[in-house]
Amino acid sequence: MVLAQLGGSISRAIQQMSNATIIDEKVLNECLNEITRALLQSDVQFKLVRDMQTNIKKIVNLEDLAAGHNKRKIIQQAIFNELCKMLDPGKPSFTPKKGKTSVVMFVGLQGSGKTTTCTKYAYYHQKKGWKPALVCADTFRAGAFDQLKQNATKAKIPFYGSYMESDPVKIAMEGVERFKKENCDLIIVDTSGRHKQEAALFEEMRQVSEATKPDLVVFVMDSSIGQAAFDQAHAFKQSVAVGAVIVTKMDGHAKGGGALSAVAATKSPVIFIGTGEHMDEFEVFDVKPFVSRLLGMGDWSGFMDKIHEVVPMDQQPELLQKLSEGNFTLRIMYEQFQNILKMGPIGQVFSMLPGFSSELMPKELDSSNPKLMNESRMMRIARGSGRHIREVMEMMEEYKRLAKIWSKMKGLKIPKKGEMSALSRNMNAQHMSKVLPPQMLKQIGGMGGLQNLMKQMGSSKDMMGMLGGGDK
Ligand SMILES: Nc1nc2c(ncn2[C@@H]2O[C@H](COP(=O)(O)OP(=O)(O)OP(=O)(O)O)[C@@H](O)[C@H]2O)c(=O)[nH]1
Repeated sequence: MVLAQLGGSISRAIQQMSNATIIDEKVLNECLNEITRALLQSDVQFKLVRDMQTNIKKIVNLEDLAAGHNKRKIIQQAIFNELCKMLDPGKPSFTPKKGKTSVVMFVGLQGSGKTTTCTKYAYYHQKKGWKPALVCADTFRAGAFDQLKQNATKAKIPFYGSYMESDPVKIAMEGVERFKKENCDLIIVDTSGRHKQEAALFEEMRQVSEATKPDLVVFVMDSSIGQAAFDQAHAFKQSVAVGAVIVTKMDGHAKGGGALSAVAATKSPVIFIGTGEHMDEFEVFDVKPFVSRLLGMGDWSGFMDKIHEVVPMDQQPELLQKLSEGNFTLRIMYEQFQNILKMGPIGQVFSMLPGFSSELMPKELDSSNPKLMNESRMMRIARGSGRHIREVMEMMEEYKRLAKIWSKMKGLKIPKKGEMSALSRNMNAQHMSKVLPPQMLKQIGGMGGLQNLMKQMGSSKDMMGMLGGGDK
């Protein structure tokens, strides 16, 4: 997710400022310009960025800061507060209550992920013991009802819709009435996706809202919408009483800054974010931990929540008891590894720890430039992994050795399954001789021995089987 890059850029700007011996107005301006650039590149609306910059300058009056105060901390806190302010409209959204009927209507642009999000929202509450139900009032897109029906059936959530009826208002009303009678406590109405320019569809959305009288209207927004986010969100807000925002596709390559702008446009908080296509890839959104993670300041409460989520509460005392008795078995190790895997993408988990931005891990892991691993990074890895810096350096040496070998293999065509002869043609003795350590090549019998060996490998059925099946 590119928002992580935004966090990385902001953290770097603060870090650079921290490196300066004296923090004067020039240094502060440079830092703020850097942050402004990063926010604009991430598609945050220009006016919001400009306001933020002015506010920080107002708060951080360098002359007023008494000597001895930690200026960096004050500036970092001001940036943190401003980002939080941008994402927090200051009033919480309506929160449905379990056991008491609430109608929640979903609106948004076409393809924003509305239908998927409706089911995720229902599923999330169902897991917590609610009785949700889904109503498909999208008569505009062919296949919308089928999609909702499929999702709802998979999650075992009751649904209502029609293949025949073309009036969304009628369907919405019937669905809501029916589920009220069935004592559902969360009735979710999915509406058709629309565009700011489509006046008729906006009118239809308004009518559905008037007829079903939702307790909450949720605006679903794709995180990749970019600079258009503010205007689009604003147009929705003018037609219906948007009370909350859900940002989808936060797992993708979206810049995500539009999400920040949408909050400002609707003056409504983000309540959840969608992080994948699956039903449970859905997270509650909290402003402070989010900004904290964005700035690499960590999120301890989120980290502890994850731990509680993956190690069931009832198993925790038992586990502690076993460990305190010195009873560390292979099964415990296996289960703990499984639990760690359940915590989700490792980058996401690490971003909850202070000093880690989720951008850092992929950058380091996916870079083929060993120079990126400078001394301070290696020191950090050594500290974090409880290893000696020497061991990290050895690992990097090993990485460089392997990278060199692989660079010699450049141009090697990887055969498809069932094309072993292509592999033997490509992976000729010349290539192999470059890869093998000289000692080993000598033992095999030099170039001649290697050619022989490769011929044997090529004709051996077992070897081909091992390598993915041979030509028939
Ligand atoms: N990666 C990812 N994909 C998502 C997420 N949420 C939804 N999608 C995908 O986005 C696509 C569009 O989602 P829909 O739910 O059909 O969108 P919609 O807004 O209901 O579409 P309309 O009915 O045309 O308005 C689907 O392929 C979803 O699987 C998410 O959080 N992450």
